[in-house]
Amino acid sequence: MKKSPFILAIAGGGSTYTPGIVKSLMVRLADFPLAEIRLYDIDSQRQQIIAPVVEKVIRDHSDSIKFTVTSDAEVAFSQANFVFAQMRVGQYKMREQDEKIPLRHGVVGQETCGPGGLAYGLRTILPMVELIDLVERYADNNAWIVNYSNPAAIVAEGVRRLRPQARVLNICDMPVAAMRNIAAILGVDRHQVTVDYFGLNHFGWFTHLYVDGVDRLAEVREHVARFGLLTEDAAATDPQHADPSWVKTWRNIKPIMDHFPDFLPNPYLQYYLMPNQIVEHQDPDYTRANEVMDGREKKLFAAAAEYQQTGILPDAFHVGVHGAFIVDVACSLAFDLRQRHLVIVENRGAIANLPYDAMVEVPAYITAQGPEPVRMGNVPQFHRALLEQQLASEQLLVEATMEGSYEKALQAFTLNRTVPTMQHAKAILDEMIAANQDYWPALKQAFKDGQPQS
Ligand SMILES: NC(=O)c1ccc[n+]([C@@H]2O[C@H](COP(=O)([O-])OP(=O)(O)OC[C@H]3O[C@@H](n4cnc5c(N)ncnc54)[C@H](O)[C@@H]3O)[C@@H](O)[C@H]2O)c1
Ligand SMILES: O=P(O)(O)OC[C@H]1O[C@H](O[C@H]2[C@H](O)[C@@H](O)[C@@H](O)O[C@@H]2CO)[C@H](O)[C@@H](O)[C@@H]1O
Ligand SMILES: [Mn+2]
Repeated sequence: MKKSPFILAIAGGGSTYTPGIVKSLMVRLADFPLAEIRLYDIDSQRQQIIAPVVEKVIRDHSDSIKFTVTSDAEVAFSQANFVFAQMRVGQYKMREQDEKIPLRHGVVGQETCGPGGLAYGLRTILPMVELIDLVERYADNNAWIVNYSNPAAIVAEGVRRLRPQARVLNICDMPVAAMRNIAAILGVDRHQVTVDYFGLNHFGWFTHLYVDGVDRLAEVREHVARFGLLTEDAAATDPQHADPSWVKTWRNIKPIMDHFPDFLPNPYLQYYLMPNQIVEHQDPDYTRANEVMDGREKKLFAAAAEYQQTGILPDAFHVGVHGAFIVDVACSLAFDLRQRHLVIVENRGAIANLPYDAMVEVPAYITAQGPEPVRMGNVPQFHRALLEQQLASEQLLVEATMEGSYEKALQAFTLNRTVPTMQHAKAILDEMIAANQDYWPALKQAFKDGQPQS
């Protein structure tokens, strides 16, 4: 990778996260020099709302960085060195469906977990492959795509199956946010915490929390037994985490660890281990999608409008671990820093008793040639069984997408731990097919009532 300033494209340029990521890039220009930032989105209207805010963030730090806003893939990716992907296929309108359809059946309604995550996966795998192909056509041969687009576990498995050679690194900021809280509990900087962790994306456990070589998990366990993984720091450093749904999520680490104290769970395990309580506390008419549209999106759009009118940009977006993490990962890829980060990577024995080719989330050293996963050894039978079931659900979903198979989609939904029966799975899947007709590949039923279907 060249050392001179990079061309970076952001796919999903109209994302609510774009200004925060660009701000993170601006404060790290000495580490990650940039010649040009390009925003690329298929919704040019939405991207045009965000673009002036992004330009202002850039100009507050640099006069020389070229700024381009486009819906033309050739313009976006030609000679690009890095692509940060953060596409939400179907936007919040479809996230709302992912959350509300399962809830109508008494099942967890969540954007990346359960039927909602599977639906989002069915929408995202093929656009992600299309993005990879566009980047390979136009970008620098050594370009890396660093992908945040969810559902990251399913996207990663889809990319492994359909474009195994692609230079894509899938990442998630949830463990980093947990590490921020862990560091606050321990009174250290989050970069001082080195973790061991195993799992799939949004489905894993911290097994060791080292500070200066000493495992501090026991101290964190004591805090969790009283407060969950909630800290004053969480809300103070990330305003979104003051939202009621995030406060509940951090608190729910407590009941999980009360039952299974050995390891510290990823917060997303609440959806799989305590789905009844989650459903009970969810309002079927007002889900997280509504909270985000009425919160993060509205605030950003209002600020963009005010900036256009007055030339003054109000405090409207958050710069937190989300932006910092993707910049850290990109630096390590660009300059072969071999930093240790939690990323989503092909297993290759890192979790010894999970399949070799599973896409797992573990610590890895990030080199210029990609991640080198760290061996986490065997995992206990309980965790292994949970992981295998979730992995099978995600892998079947990818096969359903590739083959257009209704049966495999139904198996994926039925196998998911959040779904109690095959009847629930079928009812939810059928409603989702209707809601996703503009997005999903057609799913063909091989058999119905014992008869093959065309
Ligand atoms: N991996 C993680 O831990 C993590 C963390 C935060 C957000 N995310 C993900 O980041 C993404 C953005 O989230 P958001 O809430 O800001 O959503 P958003 O709807 O505000 O932004 C997403 C943008 O992607 C665009 N888009 C959709 N399909 C596209 C395509 N095929 N090509 C190019 N652009 C496309 C949309 O038009 C939209 O402007 C989501 O996928 C979200 O799940 C992931
Ligand atoms: O409900 P949303 O859209 O607010 O968030 C969903 C995402 O949640 C996680 O990301 C958090 C992250 O953990 C936190 O540190 C901060 O950066 O905010 C993010 C958004 O709340 C999760 O990892 C993502 O996959 C989800 O998309
Ligand atoms: Mn995530």
